[in-house]
Amino acid sequence: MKTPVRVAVTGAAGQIGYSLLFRIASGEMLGKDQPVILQLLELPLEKAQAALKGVIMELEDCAFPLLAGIVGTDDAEVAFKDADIALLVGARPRGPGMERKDLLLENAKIFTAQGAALNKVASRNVKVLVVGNPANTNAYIAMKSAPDLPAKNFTAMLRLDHNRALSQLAAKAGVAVGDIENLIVWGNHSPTMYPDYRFAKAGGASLKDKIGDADWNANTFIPQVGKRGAAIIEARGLSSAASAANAAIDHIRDWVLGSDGKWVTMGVPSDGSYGIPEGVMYGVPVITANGEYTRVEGLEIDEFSRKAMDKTLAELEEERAGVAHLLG
Ligand SMILES: NC(=O)C1=CN([C@@H]2O[C@H](COP(=O)(O)OP(=O)(O)OC[C@H]3O[C@@H](n4cnc5c(N)ncnc54)[C@H](O)[C@@H]3O)[C@@H](O)[C@H]2O)C=CC1
Ligand SMILES: O=C([O-])CC(=O)C(=O)O
Repeated sequence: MKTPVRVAVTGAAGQIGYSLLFRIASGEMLGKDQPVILQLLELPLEKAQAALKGVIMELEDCAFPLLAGIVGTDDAEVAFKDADIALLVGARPRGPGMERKDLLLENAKIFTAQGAALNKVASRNVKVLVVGNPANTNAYIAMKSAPDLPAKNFTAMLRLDHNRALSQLAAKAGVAVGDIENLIVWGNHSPTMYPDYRFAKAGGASLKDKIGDADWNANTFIPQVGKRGAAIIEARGLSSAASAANAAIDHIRDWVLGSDGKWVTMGVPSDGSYGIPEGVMYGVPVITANGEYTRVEGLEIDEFSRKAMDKTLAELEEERAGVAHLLG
């Protein structure tokens, strides 16, 4: 029997949490031979703690053989204690009359505190995935608030955007989604993101050559992927939950167990390549192996792509400037 892996999840009683925890406990994220201990954080509110209790009761009722323990708490330092993996899902949602800037500041407080708690008590190798919006900037704040942990351990979720783009591309090109390789989503998890299929292939054949439709790319594909989150809210009356949980599982599974040479998109602190200033939490193509991600380097950036990549960068820099006064 392997040693259990400690997986912390914040916002555990929320809708993504409800789609996520049962799959982690059944071995879909870390493997069918890997025991896990779930360390679940919720707000110190009666309603949130009661909901968390209910979720824990349901986890118990599944009798998952791989579930080696469950901790439910309202204290970040308890939830993150020795955590090997931290999924930061809980965030302040946008309320009536709240501007994007207010949302940013409310969340900055949460992610400053959670970054500091990770810094204090988590495993020194903790792999952090930020899902809660604005995901890239929240991840940046957590990273900056955890100076004793390696910056590369902090990532933001662009995988839902990557998966959305894969599906749209497969439908347009008439190929199987699982056959598509070398897709990228650059930048921020927001409508400014740039899904880039210039290098995408299926069965070795270029999808750009196959589709050959610059108008579809600029006016359908890119905006549809960028606005998919809003389209789901419009249709469901609630934001994406099962697909977001699925993407979180894909992100961590590939990071821990490897992507088998495939490109996947992760929001990671920039190393300065592709003209993205160092430290900016930006979606890039990576290949994962042995628990580490490696950027796909040396891709040609044409004029159209440069513009799209700079636009999403400008938004991230604006978000970063908006919270700079809160970070030391
Ligand atoms: N990066 C991405 O691709 C996606 C991100 N999201 C974001 O994920 C976040 C969660 O979404 P849902 O689960 O649908 O929301 P939800 O509102 O159903 O659940 C969030 C939970 O987090 C808890 N929470 C709030 N602040 C917390 C804190 N400081 N510590 C611990 N728990 C806290 C709340 O009590 C609530 O139970 C939202 O910010 C949403 O916008 C959603 C879809 C995709
Ligand atoms: O748009 C939202 O609020 C939820 C989200 O991030 C997505 O579905 O991509």
